[in-house]
Amino acid sequence: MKVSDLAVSRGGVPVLSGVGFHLGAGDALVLRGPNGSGKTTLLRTVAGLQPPLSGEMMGRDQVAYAGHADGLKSALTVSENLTFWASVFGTGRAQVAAALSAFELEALDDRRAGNLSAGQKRRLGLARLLVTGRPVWVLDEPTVSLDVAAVGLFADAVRSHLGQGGALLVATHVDLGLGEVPVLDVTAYSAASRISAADEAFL
Ligand SMILES: Nc1ncnc2c1ncn2[C@@H]1O[C@H](COP(=O)(O)OP(=O)(O)OP(=O)(O)O)[C@@H](O)[C@H]1O
Repeated sequence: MKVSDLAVSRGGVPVLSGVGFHLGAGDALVLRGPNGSGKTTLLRTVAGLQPPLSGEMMGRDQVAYAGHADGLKSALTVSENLTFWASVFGTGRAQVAAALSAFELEALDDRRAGNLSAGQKRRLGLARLLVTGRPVWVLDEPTVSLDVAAVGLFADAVRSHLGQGGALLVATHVDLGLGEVPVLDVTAYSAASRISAADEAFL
């Protein structure tokens, strides 16, 4: 995926401008920046969940997004959720089985998503990435609620994905053990007209 001169806004206010990056096969890029600096806004825009102010994005149809909202169907079981997404993305049973295995969800496959713990829900949300068949994973704080073992499962899934020619754009404060990963500090792209979080407090 290639992003050039992208400007993004939240609530009508420009947040970042001039953002550009290229993600090729096997590439990972970590977004950094303090709370409110625009990481979520950038990720949501790249994923097509909100329109950009301006700029170019090539390869957006290759993106699978996992954000804060888990997007699970709470009345469906773990397996049914994954099967549902497999049908949406045109993949099949093999991907569902691989997703259950990668996130150690087999023992929970008959449990309704609504009855999962926070960390289990997060594991299911991340397992969904595997059934999309999409190469570019765009992830917003994917390890929130995960215990150490589950962070390890996630890191393994990411390494495997990158090894198979996938790509990753991720906002995370956790070291995923991926070795040297390029970092994009979003504060370098703060839109000039943006009201700083500190100023907002006094409005
Ligand atoms: N629904 C909204 N309406 C208006 N402004 C918003 C809305 N959501 C977020 N913002 C503002 O947009 C700016 C960027 O927020 P964003 O969530 O992209 O930051 P972030 O870097 O992901 O932060 P965090 O690390 O806290 O998740 C912030 O100043 C935030 O207050």
